[in-house]
Amino acid sequence: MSRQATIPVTLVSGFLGAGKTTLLNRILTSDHGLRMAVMVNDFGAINIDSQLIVSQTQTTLSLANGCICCTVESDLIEQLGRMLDDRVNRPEYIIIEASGVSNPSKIANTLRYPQFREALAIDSILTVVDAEQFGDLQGEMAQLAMEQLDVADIIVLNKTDRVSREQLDALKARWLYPSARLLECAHGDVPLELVLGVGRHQAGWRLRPVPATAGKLATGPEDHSQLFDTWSFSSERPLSLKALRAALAALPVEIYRAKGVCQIAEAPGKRCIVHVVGNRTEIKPEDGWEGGAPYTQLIFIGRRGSIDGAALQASFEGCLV
Ligand SMILES: Nc1nc2c(ncn2[C@@H]2O[C@H](COP(=O)(O)OP(=O)(O)OP(=O)(O)O)[C@@H](O)[C@H]2O)c(=O)[nH]1
Repeated sequence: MSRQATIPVTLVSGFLGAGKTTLLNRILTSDHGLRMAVMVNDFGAINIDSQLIVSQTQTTLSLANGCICCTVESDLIEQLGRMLDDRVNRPEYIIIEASGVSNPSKIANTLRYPQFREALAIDSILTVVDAEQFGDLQGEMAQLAMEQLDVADIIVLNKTDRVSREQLDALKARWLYPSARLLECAHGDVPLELVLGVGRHQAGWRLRPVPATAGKLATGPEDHSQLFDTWSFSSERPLSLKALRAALAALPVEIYRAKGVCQIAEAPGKRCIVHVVGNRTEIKPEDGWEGGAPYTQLIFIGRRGSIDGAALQASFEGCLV
């Protein structure tokens, strides 16, 4: 039997809301010419990311309800195994989008398990950074974001449209990653040839000197659900836009990320995409429900202990019309 080609894997990492799905969508809708498979990981119980992937030409697999590097690692192993055994649709390239709370080095370790060693090769660990919000992260959030940066082969410094040149330079001056390729962009707009099939991964990254700012970060929690809580809201009734905006604006600051799909009374027939990242909120109407019934599904991710489910339920139920 002929030996199957090794499949390159790009691991896309980056803190909550940095712009991973935006970058992934850009890659998937570009002219890459590859039979691509993507795996998206949602920390919350609902598969939101797979609903936010715009291109449907590739195989999209969703790993929800846990962090890909800890609680759903077994699902990752199972799905990869199945993908590799598929003689007909075996992908030529795999992109794994980790959840915003995942540690990419743990996923890289999984990809090095004996059953994958011949079949998969990490092309690069690509870490997306939110140029506007990265500097505001505190405590364990900052630690996790730095862990994701420490192991990057490529750093995509995203949302440059939201900061000045001086702010960008000040942010970069805090990092010491001479071997990582740094790409600056807005809306994930990076040249494809600089991020796919680049063979940037350095298996010896652990030997790199760890930056001084990351000195205390070596031992993270074993399971990221120790750091974060999630909560979700679903309804088949429409929401008032004004009330939704007010409810999102009133979220506790420790709820760092919210995202989802909403049915909004003022935008009948539109599927509205909602993003909250830190103090930024975006509600974007998109075309239609493709014949399906409209719905609302929102997930919220916050620091452990910051989510009062009953209060949020009352707040979002109060938005229903
Ligand atoms: N202004 C601006 N907004 C951006 C840019 N990139 C992404 N966004 C917005 O940032 C929000 C989060 O983007 P996503 O791509 O969903 O981020 P993510 O990293 O996949 O989020 P999680 O998977 O939840 O961690 C969305 O509202 C995007 O439209 C950018 O370069 N500039």
